[in-house]
Amino acid sequence: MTEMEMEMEMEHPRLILHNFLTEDECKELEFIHKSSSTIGYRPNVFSTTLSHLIATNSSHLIIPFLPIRDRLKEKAEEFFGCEYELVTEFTGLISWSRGASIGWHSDDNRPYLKQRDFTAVCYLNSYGKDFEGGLFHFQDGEPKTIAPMAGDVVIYTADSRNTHSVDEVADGERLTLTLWFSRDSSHDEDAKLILLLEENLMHKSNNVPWSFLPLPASDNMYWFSPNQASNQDIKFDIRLGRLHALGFDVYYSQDLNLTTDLSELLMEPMQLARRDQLLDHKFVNVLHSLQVAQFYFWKLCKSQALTNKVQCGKVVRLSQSQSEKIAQVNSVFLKDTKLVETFFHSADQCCFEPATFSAAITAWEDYSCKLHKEILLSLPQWRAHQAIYSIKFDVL
Ligand SMILES: O=C(O)CCC(=O)C(=O)O
Ligand SMILES: [Fe+2]
Repeated sequence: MTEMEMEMEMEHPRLILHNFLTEDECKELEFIHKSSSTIGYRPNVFSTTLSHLIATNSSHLIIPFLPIRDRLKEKAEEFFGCEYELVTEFTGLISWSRGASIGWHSDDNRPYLKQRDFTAVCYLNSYGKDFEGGLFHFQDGEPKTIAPMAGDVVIYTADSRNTHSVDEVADGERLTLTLWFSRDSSHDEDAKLILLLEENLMHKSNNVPWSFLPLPASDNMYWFSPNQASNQDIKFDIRLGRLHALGFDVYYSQDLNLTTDLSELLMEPMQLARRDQLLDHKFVNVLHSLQVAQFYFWKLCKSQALTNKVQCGKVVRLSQSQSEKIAQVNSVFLKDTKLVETFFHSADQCCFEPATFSAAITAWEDYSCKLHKEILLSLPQWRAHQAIYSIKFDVL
């Protein structure tokens, strides 16, 4: 490195790593986001935080984040020559849909954000393939522009040496795993997460079956109002929106005319329908069906391996009155399906197969159960780490 390059690096301390995450890691985090995200903190942005996963009875979905978080923290400590261990202030999946952007800023630019020392942004999907627009720019120094590519990571100081912006997303959904690290141990997100985890996991007996079934958050966290919609009254539920993008409708067997508050429906058991067919499986709520549907398109839709092991999933033809009920639910929760499709692009749906889908229900249970055991086992380690950590810092 020339002296000049060294100086540049000091002025704008930043690190770009290509293929830091594997394709599998990116796809797993994408599955979690597309089945668990809520309305984000900025217009046309969706987010999945670790505390939200715990609050919706999906704490097991934290497991895939943990090794990645450790690897990123280690990279940041090493690159920036940190003398003491950093803490993670925030970990979350963030997606930007059409219309989302951010102007020049540094990530510590508010009095309540001063604890942020370093930022790590991992790109989970790719510019030009999964979305258009959304290029990242540094105001000064090199590189000037970064075109997000799945697996790449950019790590930089959160101060004004790394002022940056992101162009407006023109199409598709741009997905990142974003973390902030702090030198100040009082801002460790783990301390909060442990308390939440203990509340959610320890008060539940380990023997409770189905303890990984999702529990939806409040409706307003899923009720999306597109920023640039011509009609501001058009809102849609992102859970039904994402199911729609995968080719599914939602069917409730109860008499909808007797249900006064339709929003309560989304907490109720339901079934999925596809075109003129009703799938026989009963899900505990719409979030459960979304997790299974996303799991199917993540893992199984292209594999035939499991189909012979299970009974065929049953489907029946929708009756006239069942189709009408589906239309009624859509008119409340989706409204303008064309608008929904501009935010959530359709997945490759040509491979849908009812038998494989019913295998996905079992495979989803196995996956969730395995992660649930892992999160229970990991809790003592988290606690031990916190304990050592607080002693170390009290001594200093
Ligand atoms: O997603 C990115 O590339 C950066 C996002 C950003 O600047 C932020 O969240 O502060
Ligand atoms: Fe930023």
